[in-house]
Amino acid sequence: MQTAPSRPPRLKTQLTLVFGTLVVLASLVLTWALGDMLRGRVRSDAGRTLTFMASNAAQVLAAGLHANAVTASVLSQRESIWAGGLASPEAKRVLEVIEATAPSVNLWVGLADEDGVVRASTGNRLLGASVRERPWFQRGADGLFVGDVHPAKLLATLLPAARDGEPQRFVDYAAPLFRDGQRIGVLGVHASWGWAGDVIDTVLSGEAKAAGIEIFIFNREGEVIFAPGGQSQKLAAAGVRIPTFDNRAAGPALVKWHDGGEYLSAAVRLPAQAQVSDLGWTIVAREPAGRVFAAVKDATRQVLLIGIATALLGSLLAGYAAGRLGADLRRLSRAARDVELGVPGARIPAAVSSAELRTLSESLGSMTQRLVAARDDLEVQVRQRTLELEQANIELGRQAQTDALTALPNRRRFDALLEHALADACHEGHALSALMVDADHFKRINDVHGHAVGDEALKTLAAALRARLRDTDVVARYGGEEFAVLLPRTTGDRALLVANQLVADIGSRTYPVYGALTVSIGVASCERGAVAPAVLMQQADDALYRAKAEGRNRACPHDGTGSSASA
Ligand SMILES: Nc1nc2c(ncn2[C@@H]2O[C@H](COP(=O)(O)OP(=O)(O)OP(=O)(O)O)[C@@H](O)[C@H]2O)c(=O)[nH]1
Repeated sequence: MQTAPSRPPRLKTQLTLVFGTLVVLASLVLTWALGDMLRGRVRSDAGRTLTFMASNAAQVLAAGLHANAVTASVLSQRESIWAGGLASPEAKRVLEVIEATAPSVNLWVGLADEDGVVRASTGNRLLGASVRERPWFQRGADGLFVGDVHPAKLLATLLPAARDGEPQRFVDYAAPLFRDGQRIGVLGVHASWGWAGDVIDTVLSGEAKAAGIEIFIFNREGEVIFAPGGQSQKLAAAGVRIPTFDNRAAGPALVKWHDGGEYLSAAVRLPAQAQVSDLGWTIVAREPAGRVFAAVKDATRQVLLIGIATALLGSLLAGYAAGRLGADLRRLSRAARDVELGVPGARIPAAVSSAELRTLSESLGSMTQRLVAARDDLEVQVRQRTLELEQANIELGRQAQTDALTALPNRRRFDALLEHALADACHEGHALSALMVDADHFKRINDVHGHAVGDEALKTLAAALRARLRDTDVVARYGGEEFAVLLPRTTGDRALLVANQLVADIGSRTYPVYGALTVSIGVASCERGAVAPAVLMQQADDALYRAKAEGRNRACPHDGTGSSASA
């Protein structure tokens, strides 16, 4: 079975879909491209900020380590201070000065003799205690020493917890003390590791903190030694190490941290100002990737929303334009159908949706008007030709039933009229009579005066017959010089009377050229049409034959009972 072809979608639907899809696709591409560009730019800016902060922190930390090391070194070499021994008031004052330079940092400053016994200290803490086994004492005896972060051992119970709540940890500075070129002991400074937190707190602006930026410090082995929020020792205990950068030299990178989060991270090596204070730290600043790219996300979402809104608006406008175009096209096709069907007054309307369609509609309009005018002309011509044809047919029909010479009905017409008259007579119960009229010795006229004169004689005879009879009587040329006459509502007697009058009238005239002309007439009648046409005419012909036989120029009835007369 053949299925009907599916109807294609409307122009308005097609344009709306195509336009909307295009704008949505364009918006997606634009959003992606813009997002990519913004991500790159934001990442670069944020990375620079992180690097800057990590560098700042690293420099301040390096400067602090160096400054403390230098202080310890310079003081240890001032033999005049230690000339009075380790427990002298002079030495004690120096310890207090060192503590006073940073009371919240330099928590313990002390002097140990060659045996490792503490001879003087701030707050007299550990006075008399042995520090022989402590690394700062052992390393400090050999020369200036800066010790990496470590938990408090002997001082753990003597000092309050750090400000962040964690147990105290120290960075140690130590240097040997000499008198007269002879080493007499070791100067030790235990600086609170809270110092690192203070440095980082200073480096990080409030804005940076609000943005979630944090700074971590990792030691030479990659172990965490400082983490924000008092998490340092907890993370260290958990074995947290510096996160893996794909390529640390390439600068800030998106890195996965121990907590599973992704952070934009920048790592800076501690820029040590002297070999002794180079503890090999790495300072890492990080910012959550979600926060770094939050603005990008917002911007791309806005662009996407604007794109979708534009697509909707564009689709609506495209739909409106296509609707106008479609309405014009529908009006044009309706008008074209009306023109095709010949609806009166149908014409192609002017399109309003676009200049091109208006030009098309105007061209179609003028073409249609010309076609309609041509069709109307053609129809007028066809009607005229048809009328002429009908008239020609009527004329042809008339000619087919008319005798050309006398303009009387011919025999064919007479036969039809006879049948009709007989039917009438039958229907109405009237009498009907027929005459058969024949020119006498007509051959002579032809022979003597020529055929043309004979024709004139026949026309004269026809006119005479027509002039003498009623309008309701029928006069026809029956053939040659013979004429047939029908007299409706006429009895045989009356018909014989009329025939005699005709014989007398025609025979009494004098005609030009041929002089005299007579006729013989046979008369036949019937009552109520009770006879066949051929029979009636045969009877008239028989009567004519008798009139000829009886001497011509007379009328004879068929049954012979009527009087036969001669003019
Ligand atoms: N000029 C002319 N002659 C015709 C026409 N029709 C018939 N005739 C002539 O009529 C003549 C008839 O001659 P006939 O039949 O001998 O009859 P008639 O001479 O009239 O003699 P009767 O009838 O016996 O009195 C012929 O010469 C025909 O040629 C016609 O249309 N024009």
